[in-house]
Amino acid sequence: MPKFRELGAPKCRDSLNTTTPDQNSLIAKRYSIQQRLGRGSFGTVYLVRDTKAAFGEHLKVLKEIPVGGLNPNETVQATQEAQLLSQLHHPAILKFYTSFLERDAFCIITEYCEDRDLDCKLEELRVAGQSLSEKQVTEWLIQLLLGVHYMHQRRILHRDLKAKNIFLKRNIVKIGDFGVSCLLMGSCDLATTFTGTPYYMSPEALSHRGYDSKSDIWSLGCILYEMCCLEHAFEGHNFLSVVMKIVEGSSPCLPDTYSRELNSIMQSMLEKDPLSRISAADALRTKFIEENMQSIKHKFSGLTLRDRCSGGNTAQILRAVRKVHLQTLRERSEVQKMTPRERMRLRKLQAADEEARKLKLVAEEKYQENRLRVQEFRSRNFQKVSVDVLNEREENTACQIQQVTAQRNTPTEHPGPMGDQLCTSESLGHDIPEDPQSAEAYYYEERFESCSEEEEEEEEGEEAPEEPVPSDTFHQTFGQDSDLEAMIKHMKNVLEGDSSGAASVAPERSEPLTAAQGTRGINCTMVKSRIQRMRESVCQRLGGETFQKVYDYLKQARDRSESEGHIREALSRLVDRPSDCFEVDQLLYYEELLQDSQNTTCFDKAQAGAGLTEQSGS
Ligand SMILES: Nc1ncnc2c1ncn2[C@@H]1O[C@H](COP(=O)(O)OP(=O)(O)OP(=O)(O)O)[C@@H](O)[C@H]1O
Repeated sequence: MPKFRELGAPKCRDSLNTTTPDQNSLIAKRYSIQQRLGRGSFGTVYLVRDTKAAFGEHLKVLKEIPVGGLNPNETVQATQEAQLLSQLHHPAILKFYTSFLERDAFCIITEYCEDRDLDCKLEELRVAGQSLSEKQVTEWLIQLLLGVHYMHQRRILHRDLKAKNIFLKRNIVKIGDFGVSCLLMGSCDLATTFTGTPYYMSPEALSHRGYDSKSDIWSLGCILYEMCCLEHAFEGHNFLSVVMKIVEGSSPCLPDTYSRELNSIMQSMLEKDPLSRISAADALRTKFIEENMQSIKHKFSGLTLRDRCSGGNTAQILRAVRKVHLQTLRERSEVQKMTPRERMRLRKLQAADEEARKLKLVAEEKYQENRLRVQEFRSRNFQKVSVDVLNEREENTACQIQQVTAQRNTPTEHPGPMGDQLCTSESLGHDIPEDPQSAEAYYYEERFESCSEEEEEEEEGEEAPEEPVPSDTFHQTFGQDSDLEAMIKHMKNVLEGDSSGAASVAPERSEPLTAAQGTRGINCTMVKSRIQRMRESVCQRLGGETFQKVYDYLKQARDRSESEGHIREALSRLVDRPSDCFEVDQLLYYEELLQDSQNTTCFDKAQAGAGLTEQSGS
């Protein structure tokens, strides 16, 4: 049952922008639910509109996770860890904005990826009888490696990497839920056990020999295979046969349509022994990946240039349309009511506006010219020139334009829209905080609270409430780097051997995130709710009665250690497709593990109690 009410489910961006929710229905005083995106093993996922977001970031995703009896300590720790996650920024990592507790649910707000997840994409290809080119696979693999490398450097493990957790946004892949499983489960061991999807789980995780960064790499190897072959790297009729294949079977090879080099990378990711398995850092240093990274970097540089140009045009058109609209309003209603003196003042104002408009065009042309020059310069000299130097040039260029503008505006004593815009954008570019939340708050202060009276009047004059007209060009250019630019920076750092990931803005952690989490007790509520959800989902699929029959049979069969062949035969008498019982098998496995972990916890508690008694006695 969804706890949050949808405010309607408009499908397109335009209609979402016109939604004006009642303040009381806002979640955490800022999010309005637009649409339910789906339901995962932890909770329900909604598309929300953030009423306080910066331009272009209105659509976000809210994951609502029922926490039941989460105790206050666990809640505080989960919130603190979520705070850490929100400080991480990488174009290949789904942006984790914030988290909060609302109506007995732990809510996580993340970036929205309109192109859905990789699992959906691969399914579409499968159905259409198509496949991904090696170029595309390699491009996504590089992005994934960069994202995983960034998180591993900060000692954060994913623990549940799978095609469903990888999202697509304008052909950039974004890994979702990094660090989230641990955050929710309270215990990292438990997180691995209960969140890992068997198809992607490493041999060491399945045989309870621990989970480390190499286990994430195994999952990435499985995803690489899936991108090429559109099927799981390790398939089986039931849960246990998949487990056996992963632990004991040989790793698969890519078909001949893919290069030996790509296959070789995949083989090194699917090494059974984690010690022999390649790390993300080493994979990024292989010749094959380095060469591909170079060419992707050049392609991306070209793309950012084109985006800028088209973005600039759109912004100019939007601003021009808005001006015309305002002028019409003034002419229609206000002018008629004015005294001659006021009319004269208006004429002067219009002349000043006209002047400002001309100046604005000149400045924008100049600005674009400079941007193009900088970009050309950048792509020609990428190897030699550091991004910092280029940024300095950009800032200087902007400063020059700003100075020219200020000078030209002074005589009219009417700064006009151009001056304002450049000032605002300029300051946005300089001091924008790196933490997205602070950045958002900052952006708002800059854009709205610094609004001049004149601008406010203009807003009032408009008929319908409107989103503030964006200064796209400037926001994109001086504001936070676009995904492509950020990706270029990360590639550049890796290629230049900057192992610290200098493009990163988040602190590197000396202590693993998992260390803090390890001290927490097991969040049994969360585990139980995960099991309950799984039970509901299988029940729905098989039907209640069949589910119960399959469940009872499998429980007894596992106790009697019946052979897989025998189990399959028995299952085929109960259901049309025995593979549909895969999750029942997994459910039984989870229930057993939960029982074991609860026994262990009770045992540990009893021992701790005994220890205390002994100590106090001695
Ligand atoms: N940031 C996002 N942008 C777009 N769609 C999303 C986003 N996050 C989740 N979704 C969609 O919402 C649905 C549920 O996602 P969720 O991650 O909760 O579950 P899942 O990945 O299907 O399963 P699990 O919880 O086991 O990982 C999926 O269809 C997913 O594609």
